[in-house]
Amino acid sequence: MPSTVSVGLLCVSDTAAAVPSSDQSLPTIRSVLPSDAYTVVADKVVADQSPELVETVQAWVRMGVDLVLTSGGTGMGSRDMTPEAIAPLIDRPAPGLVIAMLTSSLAITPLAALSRPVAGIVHSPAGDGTGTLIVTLPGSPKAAKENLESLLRVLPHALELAGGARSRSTTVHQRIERGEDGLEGVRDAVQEHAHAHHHGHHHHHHHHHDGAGGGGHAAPRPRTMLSQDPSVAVAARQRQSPWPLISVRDALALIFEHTYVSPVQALSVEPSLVGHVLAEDVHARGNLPPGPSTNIDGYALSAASTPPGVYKVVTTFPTTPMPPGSVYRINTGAPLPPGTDACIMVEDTEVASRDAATGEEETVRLVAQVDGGENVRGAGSDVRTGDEVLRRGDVVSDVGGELGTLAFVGQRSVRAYRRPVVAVLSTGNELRDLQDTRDSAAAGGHAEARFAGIVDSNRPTLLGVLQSLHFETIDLGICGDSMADTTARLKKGKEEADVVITTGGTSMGVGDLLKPCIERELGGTVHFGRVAMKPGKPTTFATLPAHPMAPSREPKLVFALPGNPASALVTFYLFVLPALRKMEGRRDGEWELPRVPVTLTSTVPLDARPEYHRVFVRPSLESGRLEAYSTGGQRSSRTVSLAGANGLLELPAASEAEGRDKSAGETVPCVLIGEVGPVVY
Ligand SMILES: Nc1nc2c(c(=O)[nH]1)N[C@H]1C(S)=C(S)[C@@H](COP(=O)(O)OP(=O)(O)OC[C@H]3O[C@@H](n4cnc5c(N)ncnc54)[C@H](O)[C@@H]3O)O[C@H]1N2
Ligand code: MOO
Ligand SMILES: [Mg+2]
Repeated sequence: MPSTVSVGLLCVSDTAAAVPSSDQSLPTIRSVLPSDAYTVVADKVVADQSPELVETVQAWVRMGVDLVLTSGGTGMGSRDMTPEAIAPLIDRPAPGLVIAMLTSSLAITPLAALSRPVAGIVHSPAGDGTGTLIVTLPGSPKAAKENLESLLRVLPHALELAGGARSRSTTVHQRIERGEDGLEGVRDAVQEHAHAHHHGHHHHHHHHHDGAGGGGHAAPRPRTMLSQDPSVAVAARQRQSPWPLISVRDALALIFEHTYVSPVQALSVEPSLVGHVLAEDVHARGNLPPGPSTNIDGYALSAASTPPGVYKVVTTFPTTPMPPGSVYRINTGAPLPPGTDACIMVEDTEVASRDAATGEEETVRLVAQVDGGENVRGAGSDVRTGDEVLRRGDVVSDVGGELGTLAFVGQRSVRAYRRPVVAVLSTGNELRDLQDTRDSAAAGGHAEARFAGIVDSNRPTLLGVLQSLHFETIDLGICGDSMADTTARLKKGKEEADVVITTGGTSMGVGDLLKPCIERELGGTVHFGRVAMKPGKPTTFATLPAHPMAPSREPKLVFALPGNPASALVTFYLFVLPALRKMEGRRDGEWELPRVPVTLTSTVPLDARPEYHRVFVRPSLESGRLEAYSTGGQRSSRTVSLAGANGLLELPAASEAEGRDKSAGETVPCVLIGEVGPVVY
């Protein structure tokens, strides 16, 4: 079969979306495309400004369609937004094609000047160097035909140079020819894809809210560009980040929107249950104690018929009511024998006579009167049948009370949320594993040979914190600033973990590859790429679509944290841990770490960005408050600013209203990241 160009046709029109048979533009375009050279493999009608527009184009790009032609939505009407939707997807604009179309149309009508077409190449997310050419045609069948005819003279060359036509059209066509994925199949795949990505796949292009402000609604401002294509020369790269700076609140709202709760499973009640969150309420299945029992060591008796005096001691548990004149020797926790209703403590008795043979007590003298019910735990007095002892959403804590309670009520297994698995990757050519540096140091030699590079502190730090929080971890190691290596490690993380944390490579540097890797190589969706905070500005949150064959269709979460060690750990506590706490089944409202008011013991400066200032917090009995002690210099590279820290002051940005600093004695909110320190008297 001769290789032809695979084409996706997308009609953008409110009218055609309502009444598909009314569309004349797609049939016209089909009739203009020479069928020996072009094969339409997918077509679709969407409404103006529908999120499906971008989703469909992206799905076709991913499938390897060579040419996407849209019709409609390019005029100056208020609903005409096709160029705005398509332009951000384009990696390499082709203004020449736009000029060619406009020039030919202008020769026919001056009204062509009101059309606003865009054209260009979108790189394949597969990163194989191929691309899809996209051209937006006008909606009028006549104008679309004229434009397309003028394009057809140069399209074959354009497609060849785009690098996609030959290699990729064969794969699409081969699939069709082999009957594995005929035309219908392609359409279904596209629809399914568009559906699966309804949440979030660049739908931020369609939101035109302001990202600032603190409300619960997460609506980042639209991006103006895609993340940097790292194959482009440094000198030609974007010099401004395309990512809107969003607030910490908006960032958290986006994280929670895309974080799902782990599945529930039955787990046996044993020490390894610690850390799990219960997925069911737990009720006592019987009375505890089941019958009356005592909470002392001494003698069980019938209070009314046992005044002070001498009594025979019974030591084997009687199955029938005890004869008058006798008491039963009993120990703490044991059930009362029939016919008894109280217990006397051993301290209130004396030995009266001993057995001649054994020397053991035969009779005892009671020196006090006990009341009925004294020293008795009534049946069900600890818990009654049906009492709720634990609730869904309770954590089986490492304090101990919950595991103990489960065992106490005899619950051998319980339904709990699966704990998320977290993978950690460090990125950067300069990084060395701490343990590897020893050998080179021992080898001696001049300073450079001994050790060149930065010790990777982020990975051991994060793995240690995660393990202390009972998460299963996967160590993805250190990878250099190479797209292939970064992609391979992230793929491994995606396969083996629920959440992948990377550090480094999130900002504007030559080797900062994380955002383009996620978007362009892994087909992921970056939900935000910058946050207005210090440290942590380039913090990035993304989701990777689940593999179609994966047992769970939930996307995997990626937190690409900044490389600076203080930034990485602070953003872990502010963003990653709340997501993990949602996943692990905690209740809404308990996802973020607690914020408490603390009193400053020294004046702290305010930054241009809202800042998370590391402090040590301890309670003062004298003032009755929590006092905060700064850990000193707060530069993001200064890892020791976190040594000993158990809190993050949440400081506002410096402004006329807030001033330039917060003074000693002022009270500010503080996120507690560790145990509160010892009390000061
Ligand atoms: N032109 C601009 N430059 C920078 C900006 C900016 O907005 N425009 N943002 C700065 C901010 S804020 C931060 S934070 C950092 C974020 O950097 P990256 O996430 O790209 O991280 P790297 O460049 O890879 O590394 C930064 C720094 O951290 C060290 N590092 C990295 N990983 C580790 C590790 N695992 N253990 C210890 N130290 C690590 C690395 O060696 C660098 O020194 O960007 C600013 N730049
Ligand atoms: O925001 Mo960066 O994290 O200041 O160092
Ligand atoms: Mg960097």
